[in-house]
Amino acid sequence: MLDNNQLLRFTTAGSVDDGKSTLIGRLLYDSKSIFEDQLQAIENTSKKKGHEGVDLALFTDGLRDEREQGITIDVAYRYFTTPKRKFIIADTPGHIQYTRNMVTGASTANAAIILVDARHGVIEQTRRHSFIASLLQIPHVIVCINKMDLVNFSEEAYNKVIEQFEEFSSKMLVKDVRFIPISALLGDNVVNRSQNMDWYQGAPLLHTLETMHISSDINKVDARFPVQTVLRPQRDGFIDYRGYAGRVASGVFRKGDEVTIMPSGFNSKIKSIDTLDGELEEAFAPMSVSITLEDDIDISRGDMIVRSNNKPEASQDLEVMLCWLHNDSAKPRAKYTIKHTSNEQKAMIKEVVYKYDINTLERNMDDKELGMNDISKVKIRTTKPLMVDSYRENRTTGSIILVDDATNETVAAGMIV
Ligand SMILES: Nc1nc2c(ncn2[C@@H]2O[C@H](COP(=O)(O)OP(=O)(O)OP(=O)(O)O)[C@@H](O)[C@H]2O)c(=O)[nH]1
Repeated sequence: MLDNNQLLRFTTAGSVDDGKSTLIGRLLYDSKSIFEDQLQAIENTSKKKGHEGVDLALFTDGLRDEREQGITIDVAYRYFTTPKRKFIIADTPGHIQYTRNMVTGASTANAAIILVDARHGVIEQTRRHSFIASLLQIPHVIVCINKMDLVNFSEEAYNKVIEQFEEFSSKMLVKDVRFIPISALLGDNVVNRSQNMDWYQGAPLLHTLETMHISSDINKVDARFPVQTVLRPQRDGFIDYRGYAGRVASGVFRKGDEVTIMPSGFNSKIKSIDTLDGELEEAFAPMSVSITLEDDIDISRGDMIVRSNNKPEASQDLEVMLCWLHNDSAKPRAKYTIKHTSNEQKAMIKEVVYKYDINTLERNMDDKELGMNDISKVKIRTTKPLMVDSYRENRTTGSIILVDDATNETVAAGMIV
């Protein structure tokens, strides 16, 4: 069965002028995923600006305005639906804070679209974005070779980009890479099959997104339930109800399952799984539920309910692939708040093991500074144990962020090795 109806999150990456806005506009326009009145407004503005047809970049301009005024959101999300699937696009601006934006926008993405200008081929930004996509273990990468109209729709130009891409991507960990030759401006192979590239046998972009299998990307094995809130009898108006509310991070929980509470290590059984709409027999990621247990155990926010026969590691020493996201560099041995699922502790960066040179993908063992956009392997020590999995096994319980206590700003995001 195709998992068509599932929500697919994807992010777009590319350097400035590769055509990201045009591509998103084309996707929304040709798939008719835009309301009549919005479309009318865009057509009117396009005409006023002297555009022949519609100015596709206007589809993302609303998002950009918001960004320029606020600066608070670095990543804008856009929703659209086709008869086959729902989509969320994390629109990450291509310039300056590329790493930061991509990490923020892509950490929950099922797929990344990496745009390459057919005239220029693979450039530094392509390598950067692909490397970040591989670090974030985005399961599917679609390389869209854009502006094919400017290279006479040449198959040779397309093959050359694939060759360049494969040359460096062989060093990375991306499971599923596909290539699509497109013209975002003219619409070739975006929603509709190109009439100009008979030599391309694959599907257009939208069809590829609509039919991509994503259910196997979810971790269904390791049952993890970080407790967000403890619902107490009396206080919250629940008579005789003591439940633990939160969101299933991964795996499946069933009524009667033997569970362990971490870090305390107490064992119990699931008495019920409740939602506002009633009781459930089972819950899986990313459902928000409240769980009750057969025993009365002292549990607080930040604890984790897991299946007893499959526990995460409780650790105070973490090895983390860290993306630095802030203008201020890391201060040596400075203390930060580490946020991991619903848990928060104090933490210190003990050691910078190495820093990546993103251009060559080589490890620099001597440069220990952590500045904006740097990606480094670090050792972190926390004041109390966190219940962690490796990011490779679990994108939720395997990721952390660091927050500066003084400013309350996020300074880094990391993947547990
Ligand atoms: N000929 C041609 N031009 C294109 C194509 N796609 C985009 N362009 C043009 O390339 C320029 C840059 O496109 P944008 O969509 O603004 O590119 P971008 O810089 O990636 O977008 P943002 O950074 O997201 O604003 C515009 O003038 C587009 O009209 C294409 O397939 N063919």
